[in-house]
Amino acid sequence: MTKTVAPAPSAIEVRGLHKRYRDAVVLEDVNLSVKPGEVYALTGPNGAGKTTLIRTLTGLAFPTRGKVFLMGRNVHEDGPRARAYLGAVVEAPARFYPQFSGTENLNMHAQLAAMAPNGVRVSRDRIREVLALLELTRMADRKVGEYSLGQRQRLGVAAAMLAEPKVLILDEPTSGLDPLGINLIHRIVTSLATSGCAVILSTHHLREISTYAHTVGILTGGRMVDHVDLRSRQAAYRFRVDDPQGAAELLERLPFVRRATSRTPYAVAHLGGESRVPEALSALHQGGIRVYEATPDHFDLYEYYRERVEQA
Ligand SMILES: Nc1ncnc2c1ncn2[C@@H]1O[C@H](COP(=O)(O)OP(=O)(O)OP(=O)(O)O)[C@@H](O)[C@H]1O
Repeated sequence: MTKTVAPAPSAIEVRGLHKRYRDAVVLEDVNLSVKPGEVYALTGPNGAGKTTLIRTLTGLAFPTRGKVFLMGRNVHEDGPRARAYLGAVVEAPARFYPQFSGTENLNMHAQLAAMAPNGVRVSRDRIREVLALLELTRMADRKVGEYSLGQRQRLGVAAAMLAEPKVLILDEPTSGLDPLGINLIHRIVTSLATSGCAVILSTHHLREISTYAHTVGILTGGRMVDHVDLRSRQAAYRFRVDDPQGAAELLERLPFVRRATSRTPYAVAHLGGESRVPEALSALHQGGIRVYEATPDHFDLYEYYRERVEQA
C-alpha cells in the first residue's frame, strides 16, 4: 500500500487574484503559495505589479477578484485575525514618527501588536533584541528623523519582526542599503525562515536572492509567468558526453535522478546532491557512454529571468 503524505499547509495562499484600477488591469489571475520556512522572492520589471501584489497580500489593497489567505485566514474578510500572524514592510522605508526615537517607535508598534485580536505582548527585552539584530543599538535612543535611509529601512524590518510573525512580507527590503546592510537582511530573513516563518519579499536583486531564496516568482504585466524552484535547479550536474540524448535517457531511469535533459554536448541531470555523481558516472560508463567532463550546472537566474521576461 502506498503511503500518501499530506502536503504541509501553506502559510500564504493566493488564489485567482485579479486587480484593476479603473480600466487598467494590474494583476491577472495570480496564484501562489508559500510554505512555513520558505523564502519566496517576487521579481519582475518596473510596473509589473509587485507592490500592488504585496499591498493586496497584506490587506492594504483589495482585489477585484480572488482570495488571499494568511495562515488559513482570509486577509480581506478576517483581516485583524489574519494580520495577527503578519509582520510587513510595504513601503520602503517604513513610516515612523521622526520626533521619537527608534526604541519609542518600536514601543508604539509593540502596543499596537498587543491590541490586535490574538495579539502578542512584546517585552522591552524583545525590542532591545531586534534593535541589536538589525545593528541599531547605537541609534536606539536617537530620533528617527536623524536616521539615514538605510537605518530607517533596517528599523522597518525590526518593527516587522518584533512580534515574532509567522508570515513576513517585505517590499524591496534591501533598497537603499549598503552591501553589509543587504547581507544583514539576507541573514535575518534566512534565520527567520529556518525557525519556520514564511517570507515573501519583492526585489530586483536577482544574483543575491539566488543565494538564499527557495522560490522565485516572476511577475510581468500583472501575470505570474513562472515560479522557479531554486533548490531543484541548483542540484543539477552536467555531463559532456558523446551521446547527450542517450545519456539523458539513461540518467532519467536512475532512481535518484529527478529529471534529465540533453543540451548538446551535455546531458543535464538533477541528482539531488554531489554524492550521486560517482553513481551517475558509473551508470553512464556501464551504458557504453563516454564521459569527458562532469561539473555542477550553475543556474543563472539573471539569464533565465531575461529570457522569461522577453518571451512574455
Ligand atoms: N493607485 C493606483 N492607481 C492606478 N494605477 C496604479 C495605482 N497603483 C499602481 N498602479 C499601476 O499599476 C501598475 C503596477 O504598479 P506597481 O507599483 O505594483 O509595480 P511594481 O512592479 O511594484 O513596480 P516597481 O518595480 O517600479 O516598483 C503600474 O502600471 C502602475 O502605474
